[in-house]
Amino acid sequence: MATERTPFLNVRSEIGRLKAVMLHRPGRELERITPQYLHELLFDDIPWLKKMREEHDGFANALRMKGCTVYYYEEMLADILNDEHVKVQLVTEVLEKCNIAHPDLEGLIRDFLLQKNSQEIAEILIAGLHKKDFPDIEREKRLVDYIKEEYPFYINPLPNLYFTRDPGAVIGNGLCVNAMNTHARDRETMILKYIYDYHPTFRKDLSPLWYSYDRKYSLEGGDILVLSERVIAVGCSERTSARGIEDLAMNLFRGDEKIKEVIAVQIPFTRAYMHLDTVFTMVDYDKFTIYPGVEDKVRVFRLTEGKTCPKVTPMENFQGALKEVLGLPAIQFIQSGGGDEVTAAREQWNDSTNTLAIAPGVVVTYNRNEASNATLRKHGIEVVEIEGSELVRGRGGPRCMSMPLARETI
Ligand SMILES: NC(=[NH2+])NCCC[C@H](N)C(=O)O
Repeated sequence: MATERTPFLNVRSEIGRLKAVMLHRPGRELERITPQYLHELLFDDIPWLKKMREEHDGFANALRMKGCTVYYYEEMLADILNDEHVKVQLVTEVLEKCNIAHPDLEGLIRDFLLQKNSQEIAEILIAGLHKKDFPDIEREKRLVDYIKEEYPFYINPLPNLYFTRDPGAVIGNGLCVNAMNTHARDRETMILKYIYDYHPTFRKDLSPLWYSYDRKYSLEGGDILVLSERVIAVGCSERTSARGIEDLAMNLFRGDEKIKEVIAVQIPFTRAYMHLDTVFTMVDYDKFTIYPGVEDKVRVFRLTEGKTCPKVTPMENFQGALKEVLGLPAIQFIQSGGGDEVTAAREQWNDSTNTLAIAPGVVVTYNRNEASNATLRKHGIEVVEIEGSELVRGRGGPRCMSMPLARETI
């Protein structure tokens, strides 16, 4: 039987009909956030898991109704853990990064985990291992056993994993496994790299790796926008470093014959707009939605192939730059918030500009952002609304919650 030579991963735009996506259904990791660790875990509030899951299922169903296949991170992780070699290697690498103080404990936890089945291990690698969930196995007392340490976990939970956008990004037929800016999200990318390496769906043999999580310079998926088959935009932000953008650009220029330009978009470095997609997303061939408070603060640079590093050219303004790189006579910026400053700021905080395009001119958004949704519709965009009262507490919208694996080429 001949093996199929078509790569599964294929994203050549932001708006081509979405065929396959990776999501993570919120799990017990969300119930491990306490007020004390909110900041460190990149949350602003304590979410209610039951409701969050209902909302997330609503999101997944909305995508399925539009013909998109949904893959779940946790299921793919459990699949690869069925291989004994992968299981040992991944569990070992996770524990090495956990800084467990007692010298015998790392080995004991490793044995404890390896006895479990793949689903159970997958759950612990995502939800974390609370100290009280580990049996008190007889071991020699060391100083650390006498010291009362507050931190409650041996393996920290990954509450941000439902924002699957950030740890990885498919560009063309390849995958970027990102280098996260915060320690709280590191393991999300490590696991994604294992899924890429070992899950047959990813067809690693046909899909190059553009970036890897062990690189020094941070790069996060919320900053990466695939504008067309020849141009991508990357936000230079609180989370994504200038050097990360340059390194990615060089890898793309060398490895993908279609990508010719990377547009670096510098946005203000602040929590309210941690990634480019929190203030700006593409909704149609020539339409973008943007948070009005940010437009004049953006700076744009064009990166093209150079000998050892990309050639950098400053560009005049954001709209003009997009028009030029997309080769369009005009483009439209749809201002979120319906023209009112206060509403725009409130809705931006709740991810009004974080739309997920599922086809040209069709986007998924939270229903709570009424003014921004109405404005999109006024501009001819079809808006598919989902509930997001609990999902929004992690500071992300439909785009953040999805990692497109395959889109129809437009
Ligand atoms: N693509 C995005 N805008 N993702 C939002 C991620 C939110 C998450 N709490 C974080 O701070 O990392």
